[in-house]
Amino acid sequence: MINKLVDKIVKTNAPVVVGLDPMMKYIPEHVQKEAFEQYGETLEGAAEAIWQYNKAIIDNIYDIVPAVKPQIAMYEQFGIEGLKVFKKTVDYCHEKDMVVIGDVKRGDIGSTSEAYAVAHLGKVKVGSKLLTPFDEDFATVNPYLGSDGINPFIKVCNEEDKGIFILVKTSNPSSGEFQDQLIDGKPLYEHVGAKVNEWGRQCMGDTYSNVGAVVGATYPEMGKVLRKVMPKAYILVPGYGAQGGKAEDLTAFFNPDGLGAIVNSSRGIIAAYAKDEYAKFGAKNFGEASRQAALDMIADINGALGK
Ligand SMILES: O=c1ccn([C@@H]2O[C@H](COP(=O)(O)O)[C@@H](O)[C@H]2O)c(=O)[nH]1
Repeated sequence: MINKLVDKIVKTNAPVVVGLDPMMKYIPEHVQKEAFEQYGETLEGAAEAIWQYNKAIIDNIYDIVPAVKPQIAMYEQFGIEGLKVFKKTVDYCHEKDMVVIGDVKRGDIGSTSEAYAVAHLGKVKVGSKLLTPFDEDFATVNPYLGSDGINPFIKVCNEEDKGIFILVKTSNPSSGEFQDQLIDGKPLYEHVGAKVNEWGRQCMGDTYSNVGAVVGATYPEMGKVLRKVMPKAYILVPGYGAQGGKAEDLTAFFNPDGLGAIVNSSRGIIAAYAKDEYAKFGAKNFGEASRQAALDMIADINGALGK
């Protein structure tokens, strides 16, 4: 799957992923009103509002952006109805030929990780049949449980040509509480980076590995070190925009081939219509505002990369 992701990034000239994190407060009033008229102020109503919101954004970006990253927590909070929309969103993005990175941050003891890997990337056996549950192309994985938690994902990635992004250095302010702790003179995130490099060898695509890493845009110096520690890992870089990450800080996340990283923005794109910069679109045209914000982000990052 990393081959498809790289191919799409090259074709669109956009090392960018749009995060589909549909918080209710960002869903325009008119979308919520229509959904509530149909289903009432219910979990079904919320799910319908999320679906209409996502669909309009996807319709406006699918031709300029290679990938989306739905954040499962934003769907899960609405229970089963939310998860149904998560799945509907994954399927719709596939119809539009987009790569889907499920931001699910799973990982557990081996047997449980196996079930998570099957749920998000694989096929589940039901009687004599093999059925496809959520069907993302990549999933984010938490490495805290070590190889037991990662190996089942690698197995499914190899069977199904899928991929994972392992949390190495996260973008949040307190990520250093554990991740920066020194062990044998090196921060924990460097040890995890070295393991990503090792795990990645078992799951190679043509140039890059199907085992990638998550490194926050908010820690560019660490990104520079980690780029060298895991040369074959694609780096998923959250933290651009709403969390303060800037394009000029991101160049060190890329390899000399101009590839190797894909930068995420969620709120900055999907809630663009609410920003002064894009106010001219108005809430009714929130999808068009998202498209413009995505185009601006692509230009910003390519500008910093000198492309
Ligand atoms: O280190 C990490 C890992 C994941 N995330 C996720 O990315 C998006 C960021 O949203 P923005 O609105 O662009 O800030 C969100 O889904 C996070 O859960 C992260 O931010 N940092």
